[in-house]
Amino acid sequence: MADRRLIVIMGPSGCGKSTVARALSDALDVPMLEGDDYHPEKNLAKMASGVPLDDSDRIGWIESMLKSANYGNAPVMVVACSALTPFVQERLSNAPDFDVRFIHLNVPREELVKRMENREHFMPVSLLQSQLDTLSVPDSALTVDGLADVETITDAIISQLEH
Ligand SMILES: Nc1ncnc2c1ncn2[C@@H]1O[C@H](COP(=O)(O)OP(=O)(O)O)[C@@H](O)[C@H]1O
Ligand SMILES: O=C(O)[C@H](O)[C@@H](O)[C@H](O)[C@H](O)COP(=O)(O)O
Repeated sequence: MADRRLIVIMGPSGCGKSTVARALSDALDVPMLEGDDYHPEKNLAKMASGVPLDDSDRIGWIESMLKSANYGNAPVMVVACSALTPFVQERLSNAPDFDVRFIHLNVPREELVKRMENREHFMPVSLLQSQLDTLSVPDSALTVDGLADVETITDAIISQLEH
């Protein structure tokens, strides 16, 4: 088993990845990587224009995020990354040196719409359905109720990770 741990907070747009990853990294006092920061300009433009990414668009994004994860030596890191497809999940899981745990935030569609409508972000609400259609939750993922408040979600993740 690898000696470094990557905790990947996954799920569709608006499920709370960035918010929960930040809270978890604060609670654990470990670094956080924001997946959105690693998209090449062409991915951002594609999503902003209402066209979903495919796995060929995701390769460079994931590689660049993993490069950043590799750069530091933190034993534990939290990553906010949609990780919708088996391709992305496998790439993350196969990252040398890392033991990867997927945490899936489960939030109903109506709430996702509300959250997306109430934030400033490059991801248009029109792409939500494609996100939901594309999402494949790995069997190994820990699914938590993303409707709970952030502190409750964070506590639930920490207690499950300890098992
Ligand atoms: N547990 C929660 N309860 C209520 N609102 C939340 C919760 N988590 C996130 N939000 C809000 O929902 C919106 C989307 O959250 P965000 O973290 O950006 O999601 P994602 O990174 O998955 O797209 C933000 O406005 C955020 O403040
Ligand atoms: O929180 C979000 O709105 C999304 O997670 C977004 O920030 C993410 O970068 C894209 O979802 C990546 O594209 P895919 O999810 O299609 O891989």
